[in-house]
Amino acid sequence: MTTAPMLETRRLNKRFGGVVAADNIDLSVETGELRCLIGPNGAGKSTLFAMLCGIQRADGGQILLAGRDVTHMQAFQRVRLGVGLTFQTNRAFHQLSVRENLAIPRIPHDAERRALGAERLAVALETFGLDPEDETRAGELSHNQLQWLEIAMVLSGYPDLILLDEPAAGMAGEETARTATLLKRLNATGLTIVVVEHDIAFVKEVAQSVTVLHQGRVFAEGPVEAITANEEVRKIYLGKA
Ligand SMILES: Nc1ncnc2c1ncn2[C@@H]1O[C@H](COP(=O)(O)OP(=O)(O)OP(=O)(O)O)[C@@H](O)[C@H]1O
Repeated sequence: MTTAPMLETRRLNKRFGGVVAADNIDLSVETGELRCLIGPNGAGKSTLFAMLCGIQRADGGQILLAGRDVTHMQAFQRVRLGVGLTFQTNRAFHQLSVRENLAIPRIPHDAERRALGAERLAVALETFGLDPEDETRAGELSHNQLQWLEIAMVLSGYPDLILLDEPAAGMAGEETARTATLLKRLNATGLTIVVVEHDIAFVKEVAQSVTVLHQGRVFAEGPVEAITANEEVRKIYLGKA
């Protein structure tokens, strides 16, 4: 028996007026993969991400999570099924403390799942130097710390899959490196990770496999080394294809 991919899209479509933002996108991410979605400006990354999260409705096609059709489910229903989401805007509740923000999600009944989730959260807190008992209000944190808190919050929901939108946006070198380290450490625990990313250096650092979007389509897909060496991919980044 073959296992269904952790995340799959089938002929996913989205239009905005005359613009085809997603053109029959077929995507398949296996359990335990760390996949980066890249592409030049306007390629359709944000649109695809928003459809995967359940924020944007697809015009056609399907989204499956571990074989289950979630196309018509809302974001919160997908979160309940084990998807951890981050958005470009920080979601931490600024009036609450770090400790209170991390205590929001529900704790799963399943002991094995709980233990693995707790381990992943501990790895994140350690990598980021966040204290789960910290009473500092989130609104007082620095940009980096707030972004890290948000990733920790996602993990505190015990997800099987996390979808991250530019997790290192606005970070300097050392913080970006820490974020990359975390993604690799989390992935080593078996967590499936899908990252939308602009920063090719970051992609080279973390990804195993990369999907390149261009004009709403899957333009290229494969191991990170092959994709970053691909002449056609380089051209679309330079606006020549
Ligand atoms: N709400 C919207 N209304 C109209 N057009 C939209 C909307 N959202 C996206 N588009 C268009 O759909 C296409 C894909 O946009 P999208 O933002 O998904 O690309 P992207 O790869 O995320 O780009 P960027 O890297 O610049 O964020 C673009 O042509 C964009 O102008």
